[in-house]
Amino acid sequence: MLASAARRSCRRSSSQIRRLLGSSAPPAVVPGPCIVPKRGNDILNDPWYNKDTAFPTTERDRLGLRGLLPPRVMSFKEQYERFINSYRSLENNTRGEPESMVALAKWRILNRLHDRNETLYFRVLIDNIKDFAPVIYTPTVGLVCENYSGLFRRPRGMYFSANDKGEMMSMIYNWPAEKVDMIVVTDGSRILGLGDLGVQGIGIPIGKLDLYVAAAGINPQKVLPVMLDVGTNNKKLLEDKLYLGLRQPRLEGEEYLAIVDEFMEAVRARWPKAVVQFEDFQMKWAFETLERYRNRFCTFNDDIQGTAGVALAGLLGAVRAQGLPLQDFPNQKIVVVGAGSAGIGVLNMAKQASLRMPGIHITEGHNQFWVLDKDGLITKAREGLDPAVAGFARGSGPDEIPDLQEGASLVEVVKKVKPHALLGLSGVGGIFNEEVLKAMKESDSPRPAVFAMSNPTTKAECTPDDVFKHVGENAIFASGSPFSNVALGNGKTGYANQANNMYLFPGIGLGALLSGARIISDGMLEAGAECLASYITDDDIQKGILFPPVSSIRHITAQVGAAVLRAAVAEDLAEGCDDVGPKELASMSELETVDYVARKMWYPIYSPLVSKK
Ligand SMILES: NC(=O)c1ccc[n+]([C@@H]2O[C@H](COP(=O)([O-])OP(=O)(O)OC[C@H]3O[C@@H](n4cnc5c(N)ncnc54)[C@H](O)[C@@H]3O)[C@@H](O)[C@H]2O)c1
Ligand SMILES: O=C(O)C[C@H](O)C(=O)O
Ligand SMILES: [Mg+2]
Repeated sequence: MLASAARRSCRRSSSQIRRLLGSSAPPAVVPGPCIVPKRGNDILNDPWYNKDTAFPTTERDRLGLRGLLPPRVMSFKEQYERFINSYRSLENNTRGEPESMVALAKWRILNRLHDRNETLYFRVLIDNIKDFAPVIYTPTVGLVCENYSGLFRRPRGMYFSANDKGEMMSMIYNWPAEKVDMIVVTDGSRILGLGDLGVQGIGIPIGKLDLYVAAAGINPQKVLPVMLDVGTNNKKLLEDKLYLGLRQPRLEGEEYLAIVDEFMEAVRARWPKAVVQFEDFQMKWAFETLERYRNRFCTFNDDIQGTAGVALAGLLGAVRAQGLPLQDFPNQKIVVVGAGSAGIGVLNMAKQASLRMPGIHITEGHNQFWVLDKDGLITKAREGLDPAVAGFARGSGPDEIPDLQEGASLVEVVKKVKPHALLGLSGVGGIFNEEVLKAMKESDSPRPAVFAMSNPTTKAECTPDDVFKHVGENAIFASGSPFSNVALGNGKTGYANQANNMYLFPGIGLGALLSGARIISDGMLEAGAECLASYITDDDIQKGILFPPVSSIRHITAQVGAAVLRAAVAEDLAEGCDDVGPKELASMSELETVDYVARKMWYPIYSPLVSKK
């Protein structure tokens, strides 16, 4: 399936879906009424229902709002323009100020709107996703997490701490929404490449769920960001007077797992069909929890599984850019720097892709990868070799070509291997230095690929400017956090692709949710990755464009979601969602599935409010 079938399924319906999802044109539906279980000020203080000055006079009468707002009724369009104008003046007024100060000011203005009026917030987010994703997601979300305790004004999401042991089953009923579809949970132990940020890591689930709403059209009333606070080993935070989390070292072993188990059971008790995404757990717990829950809950680990699909899509794009058929993938030499949750996830999925490549027979022992961690090249001679990486460890000694010793440095590996692709998931900013990149110039590929996937921007292994300067104009570049394209002269552009799991996780979650799948299988994840890999046209690939623009994220998410849903149906895992059962899902054509997924997406429009009180 890897090659043409997925390509067909993802591109065929593009124009129809674009019509459905085009950001400027809201769907031509009249929103149904929304029953509000409150009145008066309680409505104005609830961002789910609040319309600020846009409440029409009839609603002001019905809901007890008369006199609580200035008399002028503004239209949604006027409110929208007012917000965008104030955002743009903030941009103008802060020109030349320190980057982090400006980034936080932008985050604050968006966050205030999020706290006040979700409909308007998500509409501006959807329409301006390219500009706003870097504010609510990487890189600014990293800065927000680092400063979270000081920035804290209002809570968002739920916090389950080690002190709540035995209480979670009842605590979960404190959440005000009747139904939750999508949960993103972290324990804050590996926030982007910034390490253990304890309770402050809650910013990550919040940012990921903002993307679930904007990209996958999950109703914001049905998302839940969760922090599992089991302590922190970050000394600086433990000593910080403002720190808002538990001031104790992280729980370990069975004590730790008991907390996660209890949380998962509490979720199952209240929302048995919710999808749970694990995010930014340190490696040992990322793998352990994935194995522990993946066959019992509808869950996935985004850093291991979402990232793998995005990296694979990029690597397959790099094969196409060389004018080669995908069947050449097993011959590509790939150096992976970072053997953590993300690196190992990528290695496993890329190896499976090689083994499944149609028309090619390779054996389990095939190894096209060179993997480095903080101690250099990983070989079979490594003491205490981690079983997760053992299958990718190189031999050492005369049989190994090229001859590279245990712990060999990155530059030595690149010089000797001359890889087609160099992939960074190390969390170490600037590690692809001038010497490494100049060595990449001697790559055996006519289009050497350099993926600096670590986040946030400060942790990127290199910049696109460095790559096009030192590797050459024929290089292909992708990074986890956004960079600007590079003007190469003569009107040519060096494309700075964003290889971030945001191109997959919203579609994985959405497809799993709408299929009503019991679990998220490898087949469902592969279908999503193949859909992404096949999305870009050959013309774009030749230019060095590997991923769609962020502005089309809702479009690509509908396609990925449909591919995931169809895989769930094919594997007999789908149990259906709401009033659409598994038989009906199975009867849908590819195009009908994409249409169905697109139509299920929530879109921010003010609904007429009717009071229940
Ligand atoms: N672009 C994306 O979509 C995406 C997705 C997931 C993770 N990431 C990023 O990838 C990075 C790693 O994430 P992770 O979950 O794998 O972390 P991790 O802590 O599990 O793994 C980090 C790995 O990097 C290795 N490393 C550290 N210093 C090194 C050095 N000097 N040279 C070579 N290797 C070194 C470590 O030994 C370890 O194997 C983070 O910055 C994260 O933000 C990006
Ligand atoms: O959060 C991101 O931007 C991507 C990824 O999940 C990461 O941990 O870096
Ligand atoms: Mg992550």
